[in-house]
Amino acid sequence: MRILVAFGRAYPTRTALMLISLLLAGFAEGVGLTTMLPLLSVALGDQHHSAFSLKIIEILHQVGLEPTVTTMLIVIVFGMVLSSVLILLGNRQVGYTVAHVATDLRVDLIRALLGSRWEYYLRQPTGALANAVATEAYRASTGYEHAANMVALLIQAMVYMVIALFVSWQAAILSLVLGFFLLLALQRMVKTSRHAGKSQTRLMRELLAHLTDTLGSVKPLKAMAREDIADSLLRSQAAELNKAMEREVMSRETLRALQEPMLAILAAVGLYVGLIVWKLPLSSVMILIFLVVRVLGLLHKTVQRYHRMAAQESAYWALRESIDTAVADAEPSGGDRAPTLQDAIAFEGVSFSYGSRQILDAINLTIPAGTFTSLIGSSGAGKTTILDLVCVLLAPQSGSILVDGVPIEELDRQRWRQLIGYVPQETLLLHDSILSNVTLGDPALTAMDAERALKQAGAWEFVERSPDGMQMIVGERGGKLSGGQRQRIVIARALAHNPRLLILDEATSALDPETEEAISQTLKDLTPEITIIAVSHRPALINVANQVYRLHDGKLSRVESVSNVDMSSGVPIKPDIGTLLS
Ligand SMILES: Nc1ncnc2c1ncn2[C@@H]1O[C@H](COP(=O)(O)OP(=O)(O)OP(=O)(O)O)[C@@H](O)[C@H]1O
Repeated sequence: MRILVAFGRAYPTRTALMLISLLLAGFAEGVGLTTMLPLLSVALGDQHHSAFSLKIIEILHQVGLEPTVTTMLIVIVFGMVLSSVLILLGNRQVGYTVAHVATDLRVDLIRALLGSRWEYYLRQPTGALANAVATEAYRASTGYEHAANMVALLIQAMVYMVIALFVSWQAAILSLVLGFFLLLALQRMVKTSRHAGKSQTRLMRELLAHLTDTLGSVKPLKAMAREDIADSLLRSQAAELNKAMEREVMSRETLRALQEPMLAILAAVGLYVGLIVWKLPLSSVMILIFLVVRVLGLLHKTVQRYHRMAAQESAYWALRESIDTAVADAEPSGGDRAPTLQDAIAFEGVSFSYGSRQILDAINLTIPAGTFTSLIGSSGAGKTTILDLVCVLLAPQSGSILVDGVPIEELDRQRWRQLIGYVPQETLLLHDSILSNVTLGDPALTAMDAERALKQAGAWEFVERSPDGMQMIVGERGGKLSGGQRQRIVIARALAHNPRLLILDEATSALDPETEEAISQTLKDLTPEITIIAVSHRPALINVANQVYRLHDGKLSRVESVSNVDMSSGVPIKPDIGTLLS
């Protein structure tokens, strides 16, 4: 029930509309052919009119119509059409609300994640997020639908109970007592479903997180014939999930199967007690049984909805928790100063640690605007960390980073990042065209921008050779392209929006020396219009640099001459060459 309260608070109007629609549809469903056909008896001259028939005759007289067979048939057809329209409108309202709620949950989660701190985001398994967006949002919204249906059915049951009270107080009391025992007896099944639902939510997250990781590294797995390990793990997770689903299906179907026999037994017992024990006339007993069966039927449906809500509800709470924790770990809002990059980016005594592990120890670094700066250092030294600090993805524990003399945290963060073109170590392409991979769907970027960027990145030659040109689909993760081609497309992506600062993190590692040299030169030619910071172990990007810095043991030092430096570690081969300036 908490789920309905939560949604009711978030969507008061929609929830009220949904409940009204469900009630209207529920009562319209009650107006079946069996309810309408007795009207025909009016036309056929039956003298024993029910109150309902008399009302209809009165209305017909008021509008100047005689209750003939034709008129009554028209009334019956009209009544049926009206009830169908009400059911359609009611169900449409429910469907729209459920779809709307699922979409809102998805958007909320995506927004919360994209707005969270970088370190928080890194801790989230991608598969679990994909699962949350795809299945949990859907399950949560159907949980809401079941909860609303449950309330609507309960209201209907109560309305029939009140009618029963007026027609026969014995029927009302009997319904109440039997209904209470019915709910008590079925409580156990609801518990099973709730547990099974919770297990499903957890297992589905684990399975999808694992599946995403496996699919992301299928090539090495296949190449090393290790896919069977991944396969058996996935199969055992899928089998566990299956068991949880079976448990839920079993209790759901048992509940459904119980309905008819249970109502039949009640009718039989009612008939026996009414006719034999109480010796009531058959007509009174029939009314009594009709009301009791109707109320209990509705109560049973209420339990069925409750049961299904219990199975789905856990998805909502899991999703809510993901959204709330991401919101709690939101990126602190930046300042409001307009960013420029005309002078320099300066690190002044910057220290940074991941937990207790110090990566940068009071480093000083000046990157003059319009220059090409290379960072070298052994693997794990902290080069990417420096780039992340420039992008304000991380914040230093001490020291300051200034952009044109302004502390970086005082800059309007979005606008600062819009000035950056970033090429990460991993070249992840979308399963889409080259054009979309370069523009990332940004409507402000044209095919001309993409072409210019592809030329700057040295990618135009192979794009032009392809029969589909920029419309060529690159395959899953760019699988139809070579590693070097993928890298050039990612460089083009970083250049498409004309950044003021280009950040390259091992951006040319997959290129052959000749292509790398050519691209390094083209990139160098982009200065002084743009500022470039490149992390690299490769000679080409270092040779074109105006300044080279080496990171070692958390300290940063300037390398005066790079000719005798071991490029992989940044360590000078001869101590006298490559004088290090701090
Ligand atoms: N999110 C993180 N949480 C904890 N430790 C991290 C995190 N990211 C990186 N590290 C650690 O910080 C150190 C510096 O990482 P960084 O990625 O900056 O190194 P790098 O010099 O760029 O290495 P490489 O050349 O191999 O890419 C590494 O030892 C790494 O294990």
